[in-house]
Amino acid sequence: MVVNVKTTPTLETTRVAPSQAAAVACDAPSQLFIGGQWVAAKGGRTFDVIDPSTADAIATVCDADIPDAMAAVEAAEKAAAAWKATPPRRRSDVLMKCFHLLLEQAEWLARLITVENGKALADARSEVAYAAEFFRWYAEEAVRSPGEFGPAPSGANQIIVSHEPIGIAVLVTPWNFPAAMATRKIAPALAAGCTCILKPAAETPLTALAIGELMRQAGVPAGVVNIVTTKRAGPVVSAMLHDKRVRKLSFTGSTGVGRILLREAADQVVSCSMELGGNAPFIVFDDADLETAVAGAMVAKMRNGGEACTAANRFYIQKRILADFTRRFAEEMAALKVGPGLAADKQLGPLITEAAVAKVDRLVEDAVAKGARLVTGGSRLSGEGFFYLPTVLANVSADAEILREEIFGPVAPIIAFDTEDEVVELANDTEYGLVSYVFSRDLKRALAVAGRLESGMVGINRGVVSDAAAPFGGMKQSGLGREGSHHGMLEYLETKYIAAAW
Ligand SMILES: NC(=O)C1=CN([C@@H]2O[C@H](COP(=O)(O)OP(=O)(O)OC[C@H]3O[C@@H](n4cnc5c(N)ncnc54)[C@H](OP(=O)(O)O)[C@@H]3O)[C@@H](O)[C@H]2O)C=CC1
Ligand SMILES: O=C(O)CCCC(=O)O
Repeated sequence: MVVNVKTTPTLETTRVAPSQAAAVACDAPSQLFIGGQWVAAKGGRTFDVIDPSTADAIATVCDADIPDAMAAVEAAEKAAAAWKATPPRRRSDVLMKCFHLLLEQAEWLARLITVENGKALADARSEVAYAAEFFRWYAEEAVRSPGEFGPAPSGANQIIVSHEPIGIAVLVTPWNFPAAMATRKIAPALAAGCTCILKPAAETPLTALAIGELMRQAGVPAGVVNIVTTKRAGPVVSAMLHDKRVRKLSFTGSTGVGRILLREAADQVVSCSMELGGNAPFIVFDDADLETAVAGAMVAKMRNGGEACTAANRFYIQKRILADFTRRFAEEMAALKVGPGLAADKQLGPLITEAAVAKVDRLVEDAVAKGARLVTGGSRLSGEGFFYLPTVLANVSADAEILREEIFGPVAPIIAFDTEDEVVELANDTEYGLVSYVFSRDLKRALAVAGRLESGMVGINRGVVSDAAAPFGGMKQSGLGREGSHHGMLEYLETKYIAAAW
């Protein structure tokens, strides 16, 4: 039933010159950004940034410890009153300037993302456009803080509801979208009138620092945005969350670390927004347009090389179209050009680390050991860098770990199904609930299924849902709160109710 597509590793040994990656990286700042100044870590320590396509060190950045984090909180506190009092229109203008500056520097930023994250340049360019969009959206949102006014039912008073900035926000971001995850948090925080401290992932600090510099050039006042790079995420973030001046945590990353941070935040009852892991089902009914479904599958799986919490993790295909879908999808996967992200013709770069490759490999081996059939791919590439071949697995058995764990790599497990009830039950059988994808020409059915899926987002006949104008977030253990759209700004606002009589 399933057609085997011959797999030939497509990595060409021509690596991008190491000096080329280092040259891109050396234009980025490398110090901590605190109180509007670039400063060294108080302890004088630094750490290396690695190019995942070669495993070479391409830059060195400052390694902050708790005293540096406290200095950042101090700077955010000093700037807080003035930023809160800054008219929304002015805040909006500054954010719009950030949008334009990001776009002016788009090509350099994209290359910087590629050299420290590894993703193909086309993915990096899309990320920069996506990242910039958060500045534009929240520049427009900054001037639309909502309020309410009306009589209490008793007639004794008026009910006035307004919003005010929640306070200093600590923003912890992952390496997979080093620009977009930073701007998706910084932009609404600033639009709401909050000051913040960004703690980017240790794998990808350069992009965050570069965005800090662009924000400085755009006129963001000193202390409104602070950036602390560190190899000691645990103690550094914990110290900030135990400082009474910090009132907000926004985190994107694994569910495991999310749980730790929820516990840390509990001590000072810090408000938490959590964007955690996913295990997205990708459902194709047999009335779907096959071309649309395969194109959707390529995007849902391979956007960002599969390193996205939104990545399709389980492909449920209705039996009548199983063979066709698998063949066409596997052919497209096998045709992807794998290699260093900076190389112009490459569509799939390396994974982020050796550990990530080992995890993907373990999941594939476990699935095959439990009876899955390798349709294409199924191995890492020998040689330098953290490359894994685009992989399709058919007949994946229900007990395979790959159906339970977030893959975070270019691997697509396929499972057949018969009925709508069966596939809804399978799709919901996970502790995650971030996003689901449904393909069918019958919109009534697709909407009904979307309503039954336990996920915060559903793509219908579409393999990507991410949009600065839409509320991004999950149900169950995929997270708390929403980012993007006007919902995202509410995460940085306190609601104040005044009972007023006169
Ligand atoms: N939902 C999502 O978007 C993401 C999900 N993941 C999932 O997580 C897996 C592992 O990736 P990984 O990079 O380890 O993700 P993590 O959740 O460990 O990292 C995300 C961020 O949290 C920071 N962090 C890690 N531990 C702590 C801590 N104890 N206290 C405070 N901050 C902390 C990291 O800093 P540092 O880099 O210094 O460790 C990074 O800035 C992936 O394979 C994927 O499945 C990963 C990234 C994003
Ligand atoms: O994968 C993630 O870390 C979340 C961001 C993905 C997106 O916004 O599309």
